[in-house]
Amino acid sequence: MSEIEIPRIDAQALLAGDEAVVEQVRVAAREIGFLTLHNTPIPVADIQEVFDTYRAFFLLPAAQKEAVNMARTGSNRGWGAAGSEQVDPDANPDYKQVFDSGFEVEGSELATYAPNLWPEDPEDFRIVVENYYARALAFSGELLEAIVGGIGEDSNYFRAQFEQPMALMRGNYYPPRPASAGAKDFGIATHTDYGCLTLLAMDGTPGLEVRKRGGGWIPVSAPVGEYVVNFGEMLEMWTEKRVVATPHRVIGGDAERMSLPLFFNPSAQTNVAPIGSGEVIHAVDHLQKRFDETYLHLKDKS
Ligand SMILES: O=C(O)CCC(=O)C(=O)O
Ligand SMILES: [Fe+2]
Repeated sequence: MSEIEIPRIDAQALLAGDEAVVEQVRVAAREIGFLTLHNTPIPVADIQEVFDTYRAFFLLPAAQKEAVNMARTGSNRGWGAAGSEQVDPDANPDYKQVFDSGFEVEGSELATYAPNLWPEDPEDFRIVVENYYARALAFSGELLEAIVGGIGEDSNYFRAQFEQPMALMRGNYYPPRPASAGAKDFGIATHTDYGCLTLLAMDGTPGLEVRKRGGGWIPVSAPVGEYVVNFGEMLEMWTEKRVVATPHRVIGGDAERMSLPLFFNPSAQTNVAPIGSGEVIHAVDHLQKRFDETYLHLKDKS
């Protein structure tokens, strides 16, 4: 059997509708669930600034990060300490730390649209993260439109389902793997992403592994300025597996590592059941269920 490789795609060519590139993406979406992107609209220096800003936050003393601890809220907004999320029930809670912010809808009662929490320190944290988030959100929308168009779906229909996207911007901080870590300890344990498309920036340090269909793992990495893109459970359902959500994990190693996923999820009331099936599965119900299953502060509530 030939070794599956994660395709490396020219983002501008994809957005321009280059036939050969769209075909490569179609195969990647159906058979692998992962691809990497270069030649993107977001400059390296800007992404580096975002990494530096999150890192400065993560390196603050825990007592300072406590002020924005998401466990104080019923939503995934703010700092998630090590051990605050368990993505695989057969593994221990992840040892990564996170910082989450997302799309806000004023007056909404949905936790997925809750107001963000911002730290006082670093001073420019909010502005840097919000600026990057706006660009990453726009880029994710263009990518998804090109990809669903590529698999023969109506891209205008899809676009209309993202008017109030339950988008979540996350900083992942992986300290060096703790000396006490055992076989059930991971930076992030094996999981599939919950939504549609994940636009994942990473700092160039290896660590991400993608599960192969036939068993085993493929390491995937990207320098700052390039992206890893993968697909989530909702898009897999919606497209009846013409786009697949592939399990992945980070065991972690001796080096500190960071990654910045933008989870691009549709508007709350979008029906993500298989197109034409007559079933109804609202995006918010799937997403909130998965959050409730994985965040320890939400599990405790139920
Ligand atoms: O850190 C990474 O490369 C992957 C992170 C990830 O899978 C996630 O946050 O869902
Ligand atoms: Fe993931």
